[in-house]
Amino acid sequence: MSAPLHFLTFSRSHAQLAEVLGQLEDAGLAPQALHPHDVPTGPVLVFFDHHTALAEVQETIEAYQLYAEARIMAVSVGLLPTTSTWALLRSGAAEVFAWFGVEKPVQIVASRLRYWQTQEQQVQELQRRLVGRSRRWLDTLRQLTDMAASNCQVLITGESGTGKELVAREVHRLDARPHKRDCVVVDCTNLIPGLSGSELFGHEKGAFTNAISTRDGALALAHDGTLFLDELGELPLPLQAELLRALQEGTYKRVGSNQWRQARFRLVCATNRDLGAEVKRGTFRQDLYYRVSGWTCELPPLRERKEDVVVLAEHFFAQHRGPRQLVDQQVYDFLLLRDYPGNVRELQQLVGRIASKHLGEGPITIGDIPRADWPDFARLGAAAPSSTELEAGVKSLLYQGLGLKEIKEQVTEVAKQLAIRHENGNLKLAAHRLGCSERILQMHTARLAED
Ligand SMILES: Nc1ncnc2c1ncn2[C@@H]1O[C@H](COP(=O)(O)OP(=O)(O)OP(=O)(O)O)[C@@H](O)[C@H]1O
Repeated sequence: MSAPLHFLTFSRSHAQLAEVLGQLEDAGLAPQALHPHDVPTGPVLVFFDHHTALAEVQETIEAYQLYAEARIMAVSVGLLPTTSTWALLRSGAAEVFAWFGVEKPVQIVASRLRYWQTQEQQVQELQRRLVGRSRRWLDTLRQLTDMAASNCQVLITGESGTGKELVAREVHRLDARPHKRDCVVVDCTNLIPGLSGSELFGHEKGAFTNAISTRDGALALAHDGTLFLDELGELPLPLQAELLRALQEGTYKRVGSNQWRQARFRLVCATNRDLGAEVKRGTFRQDLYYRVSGWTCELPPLRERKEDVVVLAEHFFAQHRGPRQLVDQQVYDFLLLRDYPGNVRELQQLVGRIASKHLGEGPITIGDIPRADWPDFARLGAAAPSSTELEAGVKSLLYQGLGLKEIKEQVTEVAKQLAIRHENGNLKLAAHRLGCSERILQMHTARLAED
């Protein structure tokens, strides 16, 4: 079942708005009203007109970006200057148009909704292997489905351990080419320049000392399939030139052969290097860079999608110990508070170490965390406020004549603010950290906004 369509309006042009809602209703798409502090759970039409303060609309759209399921269409029921369109797209709107400035606006909405529905089904299926529910991750998976459906060459970038190889394999899996063949993976760090590209292009018998028989290279194996070049930044310069030729002309020669062969494959590349900077330094060919980066997809580091730490950890615990294994909340709290410079791979390895230390029955507890992975208590202790600092703060509240109830309220408010700030405004994570409901923090932020 798809999420219901909602709308929120900033427009006071009541007659136009009624007309728009009437047209949507006639098409069977009657949206339900969303109130400013409601949590968006699916597609939302945000109506505005040329009298609306654009900043207000932008603020709301930006706030909706915290919710993974929210998909926004910003619709003007008046004029729509191009600058406003850009501003709203930058805030995170997926579609921006003027209702009375386009032909068949209802069709625009209907086709977007249909597309999003199909895409969400694909994304849900992808999440079984590419685990994560955060907004950043869902946006990445949505982009992945779009990339896979296009004919573009794809360049996947991101820090080590963010899932580039997994994503590359899914691009191939979702690729709808009829009769597509295999996905062939080449790790460019293993390519030896001295072998003049035999790994990529193949070779004839006797082409070099160890060439005891004729062999196909990766391009031949990937014919009518996908060639995945991992760590593309490591591709030696001479091979960059040969690869470019094969991509431009669609032909290549085996090492030691004069015969041109056809190269027909989809190219997907991954790198954790900044290829733009490599081009400037002269270590990567600019023409090849343009050729391979038809569609660039940047995978977020784990620190920018901390909400996914728990679901990822659950997934890895289940992989190690089966889906029935119980895990103590304190273990997840420990995993959440830690940093992961090695991203998902580091979390996966840590979970593996904890899971394999757990013996026998019962839930996995913090007692199963290997000593080498324990937090640095000395450092944490130094950062914590001393009891005298805390005492001084409470003393000043007492001198102001506040009683226990007010002091508790003040400290609670400070704790909420600090937790929200610490989690970069993510209320879900802040609520988890404080052990309270997200609703409580929503009320807190709404109250602050009103003050
Ligand atoms: N979203 C995810 N869900 C489940 N497993 C994941 C996810 N992301 C990464 N992994 C796992 O983390 C490990 C590292 O992923 P992967 O090899 O795809 O990363 P990478 O970005 O290609 O790393 P590198 O740049 O070091 O080659 C793999 O074991 C992979 O299965």
